[in-house]
Amino acid sequence: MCCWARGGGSRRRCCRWAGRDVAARAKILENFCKFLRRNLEVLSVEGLAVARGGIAVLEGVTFRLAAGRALILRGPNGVGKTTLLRTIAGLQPALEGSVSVPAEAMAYAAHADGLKAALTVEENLRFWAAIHGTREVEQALAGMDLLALRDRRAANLSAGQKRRLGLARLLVTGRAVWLLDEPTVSLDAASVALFAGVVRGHLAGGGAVLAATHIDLGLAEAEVLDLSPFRAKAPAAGGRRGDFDEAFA
Ligand SMILES: Nc1ncnc2c1ncn2[C@@H]1O[C@H](COP(=O)(O)OP(=O)(O)OP(=O)(O)O)[C@@H](O)[C@H]1O
Repeated sequence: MCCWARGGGSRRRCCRWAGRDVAARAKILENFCKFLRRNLEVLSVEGLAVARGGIAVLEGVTFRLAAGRALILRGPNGVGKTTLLRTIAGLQPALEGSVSVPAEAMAYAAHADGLKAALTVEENLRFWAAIHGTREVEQALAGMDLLALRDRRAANLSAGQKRRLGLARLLVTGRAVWLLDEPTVSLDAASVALFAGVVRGHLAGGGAVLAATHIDLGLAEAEVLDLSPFRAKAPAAGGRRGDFDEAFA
């Protein structure tokens, strides 16, 4: 497979490739594509400083996220996890630094479920699918175990069911980079495991996930970034209450 890239062993490698059956070659190519996807950077955050309510909370935040990878943001209450996600999502301006991801590549699941109470479960998903120009509603219903609830109004769902619907929304966005703020709040153990499977499917498809959470998402393969070392040193000095501040709490 790499015969054009390597001089000495090229003939032997070509023979190995030629000697494989179609299924084995397909597997090699699949693994190679996975390798490429996993090393493709989808989100880059460089020297980011963020503020909330006019007060600087984090500074110098720098990380990269490749396709197929999940990164968990950790840190004590109030350290700035939500503020960082909001800034990356473009809901508020950064004090300094840069975020290199197009807005249309991101889907943000905030604390609020963002549901339309008067619409049914299925209508909620169809609404969002229409906004994003996708047709993945059945897959999203099945993915978050909502098929039996499809005709129930969102107002009449339990807290955990609402959260499952809020997370199913991610599946109809067709967007690659999921920004998740405490995604598994209100979920029981079975639903947490279900969501972990959904996330793994998204990663396997070349997506990426950035999640702030105190709860174990069941994603042992995820990397972790502790935000404590990035606390702003002079919190009172930075920032200014902006128009965006609480527009999308
Ligand atoms: N509406 C607001 N106005 C002013 N300050 C706020 C507002 N919301 C949050 N803050 C402050 O901003 C800082 C960062 O809050 P943020 O919600 O980003 O923290 P967090 O790490 O997500 O916390 P948690 O783990 O409790 O969810 C905190 O000190 C908080 O008190």
